[in-house]
Amino acid sequence: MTAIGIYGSSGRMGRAITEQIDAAGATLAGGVDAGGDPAVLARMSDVLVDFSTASAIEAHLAAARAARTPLVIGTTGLSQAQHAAIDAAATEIAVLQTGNTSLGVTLLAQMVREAAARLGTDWDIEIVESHHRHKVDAPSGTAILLGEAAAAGRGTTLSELRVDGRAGLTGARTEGTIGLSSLRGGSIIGDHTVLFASEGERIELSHLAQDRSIFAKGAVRAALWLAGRPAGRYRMGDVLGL
Ligand SMILES: NC(=O)C1=CN([C@@H]2O[C@H](COP(=O)(O)OP(=O)(O)OC[C@H]3O[C@@H](n4cnc5c(N)ncnc54)[C@H](OP(=O)(O)O)[C@@H]3O)[C@@H](O)[C@H]2O)C=CC1
Ligand SMILES: O=C(O)C1=N[C@H](C(=O)O)C[C@H](O)C1
Repeated sequence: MTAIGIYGSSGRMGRAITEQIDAAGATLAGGVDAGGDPAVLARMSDVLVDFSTASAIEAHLAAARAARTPLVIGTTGLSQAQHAAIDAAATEIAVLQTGNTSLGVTLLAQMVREAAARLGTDWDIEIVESHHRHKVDAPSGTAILLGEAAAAGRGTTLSELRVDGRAGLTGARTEGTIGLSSLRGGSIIGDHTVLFASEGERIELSHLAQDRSIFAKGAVRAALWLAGRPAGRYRMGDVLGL
């Protein structure tokens, strides 16, 4: 049986993942939280999942690399430097990083890419995400993932088109940009809408998470898929064949 280790094991996602491990036919190697030893866990695990905090990513990558243990990263709020560290680690171990492990969002990203490719730049793209009051990063990893899918559909990158929030005298909207807006409140698990708006009509593609188990099931599925894979950087679409 595949032994899965969890970085961030006592958090909301860590607990949800622990609940899914038996049903998936895997075992729990162990878990660590702030102050724990990531290196020991990496040596005890066949594969690791990280749902902790962005500031811990470098330490978790180093531990996984030293133990040569594949790593699924679900933690969001990652900087460009942290993405570069993931790329570097992926030359030695298998790493799957995604802002959302659910089947629904992975499929939605494909649909967004297709829609953005087919609709001209006179169709404005705006992404709105809502999350619970405890979330510490914005915009969400999923909103960024969906923005990247939309930008890819238009043959470019999100960094070229991205507009984060709006306030004050912003001027009229610049054609072709992709707006990202965030709401925070209560216990919302995670809602995302990608709005395509043109003169006289609009399309809204939405995903509403009703239970954290959708992310947890996807994370365990990704971990079982990643265990034993060769070094490289993988996406959730690779796991689901999308
Ligand atoms: N990709 C996806 O599908 C999803 C991603 N996420 C992301 O997962 C992350 C965690 O979310 P959530 O579970 O809600 O957050 P929580 O705050 O509930 O849990 C975070 C956990 O990480 C632990 N932690 C903090 N620092 C470290 C460290 N240095 N090493 C190891 N563990 C540490 C915390 O421990 P302590 O309490 O001791 O500080 C806590 O147990 C977020 O970035 C979130 O956006 C969430 C849902 C789905
Ligand atoms: O912090 C959360 O809760 C979630 N984070 C992920 C994100 O940033 O997109 C995924 C999901 O929406 C829940």
